[in-house]
Amino acid sequence: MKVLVTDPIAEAGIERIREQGHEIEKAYNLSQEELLDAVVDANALIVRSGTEVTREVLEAAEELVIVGRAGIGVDNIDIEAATDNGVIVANAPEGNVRAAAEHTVAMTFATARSIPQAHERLSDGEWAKGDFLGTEVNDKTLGIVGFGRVGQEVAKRLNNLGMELVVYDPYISEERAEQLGAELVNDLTECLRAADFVTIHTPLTDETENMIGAEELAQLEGGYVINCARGGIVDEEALAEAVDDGILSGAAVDVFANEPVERDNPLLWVEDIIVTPHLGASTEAAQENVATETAEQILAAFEEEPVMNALNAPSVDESSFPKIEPYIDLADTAGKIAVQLFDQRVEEVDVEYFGDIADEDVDLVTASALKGVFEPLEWQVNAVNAPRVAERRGIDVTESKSRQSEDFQSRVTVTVSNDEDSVSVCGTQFVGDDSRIIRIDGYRVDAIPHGHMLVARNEDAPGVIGFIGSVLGEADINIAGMFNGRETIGGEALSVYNLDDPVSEEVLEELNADDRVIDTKYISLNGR
Ligand SMILES: NC(=O)C1=CN([C@@H]2O[C@H](COP(=O)(O)OP(=O)(O)OC[C@H]3O[C@@H](n4cnc5c(N)ncnc54)[C@H](O)[C@@H]3O)[C@@H](O)[C@H]2O)C=CC1
Ligand SMILES: O=C(O)C(=O)COP(=O)(O)O
Repeated sequence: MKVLVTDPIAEAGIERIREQGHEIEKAYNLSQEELLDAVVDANALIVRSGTEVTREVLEAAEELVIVGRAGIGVDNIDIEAATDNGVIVANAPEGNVRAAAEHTVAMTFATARSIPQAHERLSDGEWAKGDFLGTEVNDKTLGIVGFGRVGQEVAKRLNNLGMELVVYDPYISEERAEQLGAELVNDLTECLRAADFVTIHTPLTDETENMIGAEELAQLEGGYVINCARGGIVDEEALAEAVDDGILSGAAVDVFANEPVERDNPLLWVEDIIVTPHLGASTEAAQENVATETAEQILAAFEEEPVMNALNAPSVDESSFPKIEPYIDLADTAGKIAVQLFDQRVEEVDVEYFGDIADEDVDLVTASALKGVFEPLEWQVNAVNAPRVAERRGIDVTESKSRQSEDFQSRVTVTVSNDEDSVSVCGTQFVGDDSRIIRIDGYRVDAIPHGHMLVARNEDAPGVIGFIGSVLGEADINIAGMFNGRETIGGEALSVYNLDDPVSEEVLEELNADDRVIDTKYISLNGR
């Protein structure tokens, strides 16, 4: 597999991928055109914040399985487009949290004590001791906007340094805030009014973009703003103006709406605003952590194992995975068989779980069943985009679970239907990776789902199976295995043949022409 790396990551991650035999191509600072060229044959793409992964890039990347973000923020990746194209997006949400929190603390002190400004004056030979009267953080109130991983780590650190904490985050519980000694408030204005320092730790989303403008900054009168989250959350012009006009005492900014930042960015030209070039995650430990975390996601995707930090694929927790793993492929196969037997317009897909598997998190299994149903119908479907393909095709998807499972420990049934008709295929897993189809509609069967199959509905009469066997034999199609199921003696029977070769239309016609044969369907499980 080829892994394209377009922003520098730690060698530890590169090595982890290489040692599994994959090829790494490093290509930094690419123009959009160069990136479009480079991704064409990439199976994975690793980025940090420096690469814009647009819809165009994702559409050009026909072999792409996963985009790994060696860090937290994914605002530079079009996740919608990735999902549409069946590409997993995974980040590394843990590895740089402490680095980002420490940088925030450093920036808080640096702005409160004007350290960069004092350094610059002294470097110029000026002993400007009298010009810098700083602010202590002790006994001041820190307003935290966004109380996720980084926000909470900042809270712990600055609380220990004597700050009171006020938090604004509409998506966290009061208990969580209380546990960390913070007061949760209901609106941003309340947070800004209460605070002496405000630090931002939300992602950049449609909701947070320009969330803090001139009006909001005015509520913080005399205070300081620290933004180590994302440029674009705080309006840059408004912040520069508020500090320049003395409405705020200072600001510390690590992230910018456009990076690398342009020389004319107003934040660079205000004395009391200090800036760093997006250094929050830039520590040795953090870079090693996120690079290896990302490498693990890439390798899991290549192995078709669950990608634990996937942002757009059904996730599975580590403890459930061994229990559902055999059913991922089985559901896919049952879906493929069902849709090929149905051979009509599908309006509904129902996935039912019986027995022990009903206790597990089965999102990935259901997505896999959908993949199976859609694979014979369209290109480029996988567990990432299968639910979306269903939505786009207007197909209702239902999932049901029951602890009862008759004779089997677990089984999964995939039913495809429309108003008039339906086909159900049920499978189970025996010990030792041995999957079987055990029911097709009402018929009990025992078929190994593999390669080429023929499913025939016929009269339960002497000689029919012999007839089918001889037609296949004449066409030089070898029968590897066969199972016959019937409802009542002399009624209708259903036989399933495992074949070594595909079955042509002519052979099906010859079989169907016999009065005793109700219907035959050739099923290929070899993909398109
Ligand atoms: N400067 C740097 O190098 C780094 C920057 N970051 C940035 O830090 C930010 C936070 O990262 P994490 O804490 O790991 O993310 P997280 O997902 O753990 O936390 C984000 C928090 O923001 C809250 N939130 C979302 N919308 C909100 C809104 N409208 N108002 C208030 N709160 C809102 C969420 O409920 C969540 O609690 C991200 O933007 C990330 O990209 C992260 C690492 C390094
Ligand atoms: O992890 C994040 O969200 C960061 O902002 C770090 O960005 P970077 O990997 O240094 O480009």
